[in-house]
Amino acid sequence: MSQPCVNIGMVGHVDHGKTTLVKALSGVWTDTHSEEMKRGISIRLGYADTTFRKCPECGLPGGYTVSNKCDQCEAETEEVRTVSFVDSPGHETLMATMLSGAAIMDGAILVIAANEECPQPQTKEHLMALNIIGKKNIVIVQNKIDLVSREKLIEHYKQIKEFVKGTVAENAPIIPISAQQNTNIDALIAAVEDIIPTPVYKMDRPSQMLIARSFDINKPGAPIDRIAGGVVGGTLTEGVLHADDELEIRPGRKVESEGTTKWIPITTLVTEIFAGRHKVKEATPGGLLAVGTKLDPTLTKSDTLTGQVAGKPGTLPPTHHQFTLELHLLERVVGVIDEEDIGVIKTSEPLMLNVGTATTVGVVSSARGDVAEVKLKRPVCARIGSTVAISRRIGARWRLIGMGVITD
Ligand SMILES: Nc1nc2c(ncn2[C@@H]2O[C@H](COP(=O)(O)OP(=O)(O)OP(=O)(O)O)[C@@H](O)[C@H]2O)c(=O)[nH]1
Repeated sequence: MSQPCVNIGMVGHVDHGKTTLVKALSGVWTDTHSEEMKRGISIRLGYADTTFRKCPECGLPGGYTVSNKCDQCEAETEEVRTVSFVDSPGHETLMATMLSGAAIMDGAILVIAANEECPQPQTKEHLMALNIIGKKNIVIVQNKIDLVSREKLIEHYKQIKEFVKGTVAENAPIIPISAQQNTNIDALIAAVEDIIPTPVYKMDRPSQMLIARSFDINKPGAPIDRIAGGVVGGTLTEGVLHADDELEIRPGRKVESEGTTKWIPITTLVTEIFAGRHKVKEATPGGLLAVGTKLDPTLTKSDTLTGQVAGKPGTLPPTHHQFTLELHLLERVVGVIDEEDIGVIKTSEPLMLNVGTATTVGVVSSARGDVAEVKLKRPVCARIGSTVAISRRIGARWRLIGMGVITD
């Protein structure tokens, strides 16, 4: 398997079949944590890689597959490209996790179950999240077609068309599939090849990686099991990372001393890099990496470093303890039955903010029209001009209410 070159998100309402579809495409069942297995839902982000292949003999889309032999004529297939999947949880309480995953998606497959009315609340909320953070390359799948009649399927297709009108997915292809029965997976791969290209990366810049997971060693769910120090997992957004590079991680480590809290950047050495299930000497952007470091594993265990940024020392974006946001709010709350008006952001209001893979809570210190200043409970490392997804606490849940751009 080559190094993955693109991250494809699986998004959509709970139980609509995202993890089953990742399994159909990659052979990997990403729900491996005991709590996920017990409850039957995804809780964390899941990752899996696969290589899309094509039959040199058969016409498209029939020629696309993930196996070495063509499903139709049994000819040897040729490699097209290796991709990484980022499997989001669909449960309404896990939007922060979905948003953190969305930051590293180059495009997404919106999974909609054909045996339920469309849209379901998180079908809407996940599409809105992609809309807000500017992810435009979307393929829609109408899953579980084995459970509905042809007439119902056509009716459901019309519901999807109506729902996506005016959104970023208005012209997205809609592919009917059964992830469980492996039906029409070739047509889905053809659509992904058409709609989600490999991005053009800036390889000549210093390396920069968004951390989406971190582990100590040999834990269930870790993508690898042979690395000696702490492991960070995520995606390189630019530059090239080498197996013996120095690495800086920001904001870094929280240190309390004499009643004050400081965040100190961490520096370490890269010891090993795994990409596409292989150990590699250097990694380029796109796809998901697991990076072994010389860090004490207690610093990386249980996703402690998720949301931080790693890269060449001295080149990372600034750490913000507060920032000014130019606001772009939605009109109404999505993802709930009663879609109340959002109105304005008020001083002293707490907000959940997703910046890259980081999730933090901030309190609004001043708000005037389309501008808000926010003090963060936990700092974030981000460039001026970065996009921030903004959620407000409504009832017991954080609900997406819009986006902001960091201006200061
Ligand atoms: N009949 C049928 N069942 C399916 C299909 N795809 C998924 N399922 C079933 O739907 C249920 C939920 O599937 P998952 O893949 O866990 O759904 P999910 O969207 O990943 O769920 P969350 O990650 O928790 O949001 C499981 O029982 C699957 O076996 C399909 O194409 N046909």
